[in-house]
Parts: sequence; C-alpha cells; structure tokens
Amino acid sequence: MLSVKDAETIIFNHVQPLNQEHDLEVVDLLTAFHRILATPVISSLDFPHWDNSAMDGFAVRYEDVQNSTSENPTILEVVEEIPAGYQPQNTIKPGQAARIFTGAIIPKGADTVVMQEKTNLEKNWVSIFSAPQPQEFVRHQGDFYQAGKELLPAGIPLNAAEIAILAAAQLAEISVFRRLRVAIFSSGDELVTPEQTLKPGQIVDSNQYALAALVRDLGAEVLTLGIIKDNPSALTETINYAINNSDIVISSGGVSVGDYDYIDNILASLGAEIHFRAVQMRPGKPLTFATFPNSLYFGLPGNPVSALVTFWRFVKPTIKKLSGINRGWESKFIKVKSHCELKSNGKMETYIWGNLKLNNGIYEFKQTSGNLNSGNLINLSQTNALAILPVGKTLISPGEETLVLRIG
Ligand SMILES: Nc1nc2c(c(=O)[nH]1)N[C@H]1C(S)=C(S)[C@@H](COP(=O)(O)OP(=O)(O)OC[C@H]3O[C@@H](n4cnc5c(N)ncnc54)[C@H](O)[C@@H]3O)O[C@H]1N2
Ligand code: MOO
Ligand SMILES: [Mg+2]
Repeated sequence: MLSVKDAETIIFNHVQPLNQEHDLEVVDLLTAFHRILATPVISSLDFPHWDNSAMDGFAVRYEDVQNSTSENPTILEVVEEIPAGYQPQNTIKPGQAARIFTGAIIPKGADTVVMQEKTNLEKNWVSIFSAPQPQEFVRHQGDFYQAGKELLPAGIPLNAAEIAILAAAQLAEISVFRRLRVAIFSSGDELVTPEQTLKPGQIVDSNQYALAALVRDLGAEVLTLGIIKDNPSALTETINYAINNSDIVISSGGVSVGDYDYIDNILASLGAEIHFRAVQMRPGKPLTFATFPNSLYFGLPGNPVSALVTFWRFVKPTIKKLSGINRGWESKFIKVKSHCELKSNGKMETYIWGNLKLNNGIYEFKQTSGNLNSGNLINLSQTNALAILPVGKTLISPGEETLVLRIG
C-alpha cells in the first residue's frame, strides 16, 4: 500500500500555486490580514526616513561632550527645540546643542544624543554630566531598510507586522492572491442535516461543518454543496459542478469498497486522473486523490475522525501551497515526550489524537481518554495534536519521544 510519505509527495507534486499575474486581487490595509502577498513589495522610502533621536534629550556634537563628567560637566547653549514632526531650523555649532525629543530629526551639525536624565537645563544652558558614546541614540537614515531593496517578498501571509510595514511604507493598496474556492459535500443515504429528525439508521452529516470550518480558517472561500445521496447520477452532477466551480473539491464518504461507495468510479467517468485510492495510515486508509485539469479532488473517508485526520495531514498543506504561500506551507512535526503508552498494530502509520501539554516548560503528549475509534468524534473535542507512530512501531512507552502534528 502507498506510504503516507509517498502519498504526500504525489499530492504536493500536483499542486500548482495560484498565478502571480492572473490570480490577483487588490485589498486595503484593513482587509489585508491573513491574505497572501502576491507580488514583492519595494519601497522608495528609507527606514528610518531621516536621522532621528531615540531619546528625549539633547542633540550635541560628540566632540564637545566627550570629556563630560558629573564633576566637570560640559555646558552648551541650547539654540533650538525640536519636537517630533518638525524640521530643525539651525545647524548646531561648537558649544551648542538642541533640545530634542524621541523621533525628532537630528539637526545638522549634531551627531549624538544625550538622554535628558544625564543633563540639567537652566534657561537656555544645558549641563552634560556624562560622556556619551559617539552617535549614541541616533537612529540613522536607512539603518533598518534602504529604498529600492525588497521590503517584503511575494508569497508571505500578511500578519500584523507585515501590515504595519506596508502602512509605514505608505502602500495602502496591496496585491494579494485571490481566495481559493473549495467545494465541500458529503455523500451517503444515511446522512441528514442537524435540523432534520433522525430516523433509525440515519446519522447527522457532521463532516461538512467541520471541513467548512477548517477550510475557512485557512482563508479560502467555502462552497458547501450539501448532502448527496448514494446515487450515481446525483453524485456525477454534483462532482461535475464542483470541479468546474472550485480549485479544490473535498467530499467525505463513499470511497471505500462497499457497494454504495461510488465516488472513485464517478471520478474516473468524468475523466479524472486518479492518483491513489488508499494510503497506509490509520485512520484514513480509504483516501482518494484525483486531479482534473482545473481542480484537485480529495475523496476523504466518511468516518468523522478519518475525514479530519486526512484533512489535517494532506489537505491543509495542499490548501496552503495552492493559495500561494511559498515557504512554510508544509506540515510541521515536532518531537515531544509521550506522557503515556501509545499503541499501534505496526501495519499502518498510526495517528493518535490527544493533547500537547506543558510540563515544567516541556511539551508532553497525552492520548485522549476513551475509545480511539475513527467513528468516535466525541473525544476529538479539545484535542490539539496527533501523535504519529510509523509503520513497524507498535509501542511508544511513557517518557519516550514521539512525533506529533499540531491540529489546534
Ligand atoms: N471491507 C472494507 N470495509 C471498509 C474498509 C475496508 O478497507 N474494507 N475501510 C473502512 C475504513 S478504514 C473507513 S474510514 C471507511 C470509509 O468508508 P467510506 O469513505 O466509504 O465512507 P462511508 O461508507 O460513506 O461511511 C463510513 C462511516 O462514516 C459515516 N459518515 C459518512 N459520512 C459522514 C458525514 N458526512 N458525517 C458524519 N459521518 C459520516 C458513515 O455513516 C459510516 O458510519 O470504510 C471502512 N470499511
Ligand atoms: O481508516 Mo478508517 O479511516 O479508520 O476508519
Ligand atoms: Mg463506504
């Protein structure tokens, strides 16, 4: 059976990220949060824009004050006051200083700032009680960034820091990648909506809501197509619509070997390239991945935990890569200590849901309580990680290290 690693490689090789020319949208600074920058940003401004003071104090000539001590202070004439936001009017000559405030432009002639705690001002004469370092408390023009260089690269998510940088560079209109469109539907005659009365044998379609939440959390637009009966023509119609109206289609259910598991045959009849139909993992073995010319198709297994585990393991990084993020879209696994015994039959790569908890500053993984069954949605609540036992590993003992994938 196909290993998880090989399945992942096949999927990621088929992900063609959004295009820098065709998939753009312009947004403003207040709507840019969590969008993906589509083109590199270059500013025509230096940062800082001019030499400015890092302290409230006095702008001086270093030469004048280099020998100052509390016993033998240097006394300078204050010829100007420069609040932040004002242009200095004078050049500081030997024996002179300017009163200056944090962020204000350093006047010509001055090269150093003495913080006001080291001074005493009387009328327009300031006494300097200690020698500063040359150029102390001066933030020089271009120290942080020089105009014309790349300020932000394409393909990064815009978080608070990047939005602040764009604002500071006066870039109020930002080219970001359009949001991905992800179609989701559930398949099964037994499924009803949360509003419908349950008849014997029926079960509520919970997958659609969980998957919609996860997709939305990744910044994509969700197109929910509802519950589709185990009926080949209804499924064909829905899948045909979905592949023509979205970048990614996610279905759950109907991908195993049962008589009513139609998804794979329908994908084939619609001309999909089916890359695999099963992966050596538990939960999540009956996972179908297929491609159409303009969309990717994930046929997730119907069991609620299987649907979510396969989403976290494969669909989440796919959405990130496709949406234009060019670094760090891959799943990140971390090594932590296991707090308890973790067991597997050793035949499948096994995903165990539970919690990462801090114990004296060190993360430990604890398996959730209750039955680890892929149909048991209940004990997934408030879990935040999946421990992974590779094929061949049947036991991880308490205190032993395990790899985990964060899910929350
Ligand atoms: N003979 C075999 N039978 C099964 C195998 C196998 O290898 N050989 N694999 C099992 C595994 S593992 C899984 S996982 C399931 C996957 O089945 P399907 O993807 O075909 O899903 P369904 O048969 O439609 O449903 C399975 C299960 O999940 C419930 N379900 C389905 N959709 C939803 C939904 N939207 N929300 C909540 N629950 C849902 C459904 O009622 C079933 O209980 O196949 C095993 N069988
Ligand atoms: O693998 Mo199924 O996905 O365990 O229940
Ligand atoms: Mg089935």
